[in-house]
Amino acid sequence: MRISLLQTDVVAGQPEENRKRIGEWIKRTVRKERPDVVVLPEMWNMGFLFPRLGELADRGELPRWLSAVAAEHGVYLVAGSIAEEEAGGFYNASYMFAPDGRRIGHYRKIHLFRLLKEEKYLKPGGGRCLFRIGDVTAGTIICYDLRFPELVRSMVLDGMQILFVPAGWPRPRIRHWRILNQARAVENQMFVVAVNRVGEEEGTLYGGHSMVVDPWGEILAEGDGEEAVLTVDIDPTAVRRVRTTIPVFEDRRPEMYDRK
Ligand SMILES: O=C(O)CCC(=O)C(=O)O
Repeated sequence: MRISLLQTDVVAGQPEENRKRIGEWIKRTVRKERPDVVVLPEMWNMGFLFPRLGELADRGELPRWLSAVAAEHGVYLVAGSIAEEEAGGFYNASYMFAPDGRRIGHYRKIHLFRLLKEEKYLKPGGGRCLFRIGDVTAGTIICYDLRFPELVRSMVLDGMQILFVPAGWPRPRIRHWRILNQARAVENQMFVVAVNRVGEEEGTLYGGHSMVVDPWGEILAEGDGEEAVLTVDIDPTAVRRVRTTIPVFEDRRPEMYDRK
């Protein structure tokens, strides 16, 4: 499975401009790299200008456009996240599409990031998101969700073999980002495909270092702090091999530590 990660900047407050840019990035990437899956970063339609959500959030147009883009290029699209409005509420939301344009997933960020005051402007999502890429089970979380191993473990227990993590993770905490992506991959013996934006917005620098980590914890590719496309071929059967070598999932003793 060939995956391309689009580590892009975002033009704050310019949804039309971002849509044009992302459309071009996808077209160029598909032509050059021939990926099966294309992955985008967090809140790529408007950045983090939460006070302007009423004016800038999407109202159903972008999922239609993304579906058409997936179908036009014949790729799976893990479309990072966008700000969307529904019934007067705003969400940090991710969409997944199959190569025929079918919507195969929709996720709204569960853990809102208080350091950015997300909880003042957004509503949290009410469910997890697992979807299929061919015969592989994948799942998506968004950015800060990465700090919650319980969420990821519960998805793995439901079959997840590849975790996608679109993010807008600031540069000062990029050490956490690198550690957490590797930890989630090693402890769950699965692939982590993590795409972080770059650039500066309102004085915050976003750190890039998008990465693909395999089930043994090897970093198969890693970006730096600049815009870039990372393309990686992964072999999903590695999940089974690693789980046979160290049978963590057979050795779990949830009765000793599971709690509400
Ligand atoms: O957890 C972090 O340090 C970064 C999280 C974040 O920036 C976000 O969820 O938007």
